[in-house]
Amino acid sequence: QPVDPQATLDALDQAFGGHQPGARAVHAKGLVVEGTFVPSPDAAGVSRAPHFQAGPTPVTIRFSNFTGVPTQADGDAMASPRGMALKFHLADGTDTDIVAHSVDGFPVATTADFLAMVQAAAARTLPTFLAGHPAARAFEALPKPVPASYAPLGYFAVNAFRFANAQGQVTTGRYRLMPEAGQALLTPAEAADRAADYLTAEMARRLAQGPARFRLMLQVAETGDRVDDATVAWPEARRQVDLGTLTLTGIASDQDFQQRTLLFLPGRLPAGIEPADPMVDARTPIYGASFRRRLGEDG
Ligand code: HEM
Repeated sequence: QPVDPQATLDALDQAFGGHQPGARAVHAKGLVVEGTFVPSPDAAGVSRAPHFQAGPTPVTIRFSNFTGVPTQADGDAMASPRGMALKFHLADGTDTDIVAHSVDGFPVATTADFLAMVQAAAARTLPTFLAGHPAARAFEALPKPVPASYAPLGYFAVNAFRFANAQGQVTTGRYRLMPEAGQALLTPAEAADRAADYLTAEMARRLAQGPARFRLMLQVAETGDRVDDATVAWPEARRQVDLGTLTLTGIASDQDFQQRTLLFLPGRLPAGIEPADPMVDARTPIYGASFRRRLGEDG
């Protein structure tokens, strides 16, 4: 049963201490970066989607901090998980998106449970909610490391998708974006020392020196793996297919306009990819409500 998008926005606003005009309800602070994607030789065997046949495809990427507070310091532990959203600009003029964050998991499996969790946080009864939801409790208990950069960090799209290649063969899997540079984390003391917007400054410095790269990997499901429950990570031993390389080339010059007008939807998909997890389509009206709200406001 679908949840009321406005109820979700209201609960997020309350949990984060109020809504900031023009801001996303969550992942409010971000940085838009430009890049390109080149598929691997194996990608077409997984899906007939256009960006997996040939490249390069231009990509707009938005990195973000977790909360709905656009002024939150980058070094704050509450700013994790970090977000990474990708928009592939396909040759036919349409787009397809991937929305990922820096943890291989999610606290809840449905938008209804998400609403209940955020409402509990807003009402300061989160411990009661967590006591009844072991997966959310485990997620909350994870360490919240502060990254040295948005680039040397792994990101996970968490929800499962079904892919079909030109022969009609189907593969079910979960995307992850793995940094070429490995992970780089700060100690709490280092994090406390950093300027509020150090992640933005770091990315500008990094990309001025040269591109940063990620591998787009697909973790492939085996029989019995839950495809409709993002709270359950699949074993690390699962086969992974390298779908291609994402190269970050520079910071977008029109940050304010892009921040305002970009809408990433995990269910925006070309032929050859479809959701396996119902949460994907359940997210769409909620993202849309947040988008319409912020577009109509003075940020
Ligand atoms: C119950 C499921 C979920 C709900 C209700 C939800 C809600 C939202 C909302 C309202 C936004 C703001 C949209 C906008 O204004 O453009 C958003 C953005 C975002 N969400 Fe979710 N989300 C859910 C699941 C997830 C999952 C599973 C992930 C990670 C894999 C995720 C990662 C993100 C990221 C990275 C953004 C920022 C996108 C951007 O840069 O524009 N969310 N989410």
